[in-house]
Amino acid sequence: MTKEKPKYGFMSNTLFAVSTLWHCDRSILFYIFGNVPVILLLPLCSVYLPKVIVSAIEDSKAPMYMVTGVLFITLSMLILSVLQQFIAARMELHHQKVMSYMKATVSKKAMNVSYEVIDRPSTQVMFKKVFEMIQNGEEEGLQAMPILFATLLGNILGFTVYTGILSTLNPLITVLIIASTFITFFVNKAINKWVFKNRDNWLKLDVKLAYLTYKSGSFDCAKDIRLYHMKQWFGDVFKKFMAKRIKWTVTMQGLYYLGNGVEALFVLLRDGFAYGYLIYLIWKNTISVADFVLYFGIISGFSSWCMEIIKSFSKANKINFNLCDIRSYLELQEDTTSTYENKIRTSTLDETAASCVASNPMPCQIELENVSYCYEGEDTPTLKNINLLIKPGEKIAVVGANGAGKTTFVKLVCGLYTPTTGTVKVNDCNSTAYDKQTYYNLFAPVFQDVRLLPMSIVKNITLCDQDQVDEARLLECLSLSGMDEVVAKLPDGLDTLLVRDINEKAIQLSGGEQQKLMLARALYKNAPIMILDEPTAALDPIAENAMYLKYNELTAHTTSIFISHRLASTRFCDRIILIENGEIVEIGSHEELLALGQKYAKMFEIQAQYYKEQEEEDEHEESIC
Ligand SMILES: Nc1ncnc2c1ncn2[C@@H]1O[C@H](COP(=O)(O)OP(=O)(O)OP(=O)(O)O)[C@@H](O)[C@H]1O
Repeated sequence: MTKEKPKYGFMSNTLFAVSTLWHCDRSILFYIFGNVPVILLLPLCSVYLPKVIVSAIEDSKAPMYMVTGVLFITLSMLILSVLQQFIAARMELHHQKVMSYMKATVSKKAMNVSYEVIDRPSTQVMFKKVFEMIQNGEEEGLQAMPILFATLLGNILGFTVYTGILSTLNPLITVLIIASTFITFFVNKAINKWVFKNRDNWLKLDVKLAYLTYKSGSFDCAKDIRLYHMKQWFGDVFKKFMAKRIKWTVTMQGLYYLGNGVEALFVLLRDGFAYGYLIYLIWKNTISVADFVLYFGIISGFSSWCMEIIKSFSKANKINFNLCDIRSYLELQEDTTSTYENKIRTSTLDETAASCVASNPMPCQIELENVSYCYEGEDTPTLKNINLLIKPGEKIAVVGANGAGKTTFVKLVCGLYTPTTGTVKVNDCNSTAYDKQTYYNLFAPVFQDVRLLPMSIVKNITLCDQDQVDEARLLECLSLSGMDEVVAKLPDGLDTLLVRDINEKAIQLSGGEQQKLMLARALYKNAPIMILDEPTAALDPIAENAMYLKYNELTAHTTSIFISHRLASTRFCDRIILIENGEIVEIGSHEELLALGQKYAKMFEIQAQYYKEQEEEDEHEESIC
């Protein structure tokens, strides 16, 4: 993601940072720039204070003169310090505010981004990187840019004032300080460049390490870790990645040490020469002791102004890259309208799509024309040239070996993936012409991987507030899904909380119970297309059989796509499609495919054989009893 050349210019990123901060918390900008006088005046006061004292003693001035001067400067310093503390405290609060705002923005983005994009490992790395920048906003994120400007302004003003004072001494000293500072800057710049070029390497490792840390303590892996002795694996992999991570850290630290060493060396040479020159001047009586004290302070202050200015430029580069990353993340393709070429085209198509749904809301027709899909980074497409017309209300079963492409097929139909080539049409309208939310509303899927939310059972099913729940529909869905029996056993019934990681009082549903809950959620959604991806995989035979018997009722008024490895379950579907290596190789009703005597028939024969053997075994056991 981060290339040698930033995606956006410095000015463009500065405008972005300022306008975003202005939008989320404009007062932070006033505090940031309110710090400029403090940056300039506080060091100036501390340089002038000893000069005033020494000068008063040297010139035998009246005590009042010295007291007034000292009082004025110390009072100014006190006011500036109080102001500095106040600004720092206020900034702390406002950084929190900006961080919360940005975290909410980034999380919202993650939820809006198209499924295809969030599915990519590169997006996960990007998300982590951006989240870290936001967490440390004053150093790396949005606030860093105006802070840099304010600091730079303060430093340039300080540099100008000190240059003016130093020019009365010897311009060579000024040139020497600037030159040595430049050398250290370029060394540090080269180091930072290396860091930016390589940081994706350790960020990828950080993602892996975070995954391992999370999974080793998470409930969903707890069983496997214990029963399959995964502790060893976790430990080994953690060690392996940690060793690589440490290697990067050591290399980086080594480079930073080198930079610091070069800097220290040049500071020594520069200050040694400058102070030596001052001692020479005082020895020659060319300057007074008071001036010596002043120049002494000015020289060390001047080099730090130079260094800060130069560091600001180097830091600006880093912040510029960071802002590029944040902007690139915020510009990731969203689900809503970003897939379309322009707004006008989108709105026209949206109207067409809306009319398609409105004219024929339930059930829907689905048509796939020459659809192929290739995952990012893969050479060959997972689905190839799929042509299929699913009539309104038709019940389709999708079968095939593991990895054949069944889930990819339903994800394409659902609009989670966009075909690499070809089109998916619902009610004669291209899926990309719909507003994404309208399109998602057409589907009620039950996927293989169950994800419950830390809320009550009723909310997990209806996904709405209590007062908006359609009680009659809820009861019907509970009964159809078999969830009513589960709920009846729970003391808190539908109000029972789920997900133990978050809710202490939550219960743990079994795999089959979770699957029933997911089915109830899909039914409650009442969408025109039902997608059931292995919905009975975790159900007991009675529950599975009950679901098959109710299948027509479950999918009444809907077009349905049912994925299953149990071919007995496909008999009540109107048509079966058999996918092999991403292609539809057979299509027809159960009887038609059996009559065809090809792959489906063979697969069915193998499964039927198993069931027959099972039945014979059961009969044998019964006769013995
Ligand atoms: N996000 C992904 N990125 C890259 N490849 C993927 C991704 N998801 C799935 N695949 C690959 O696509 C192929 C088809 O996967 P898919 O999940 O569609 O198969 P399936 O028929 O549903 O399998 P199963 O019966 O095991 O559920 C597999 O080879 C899988 O490795």
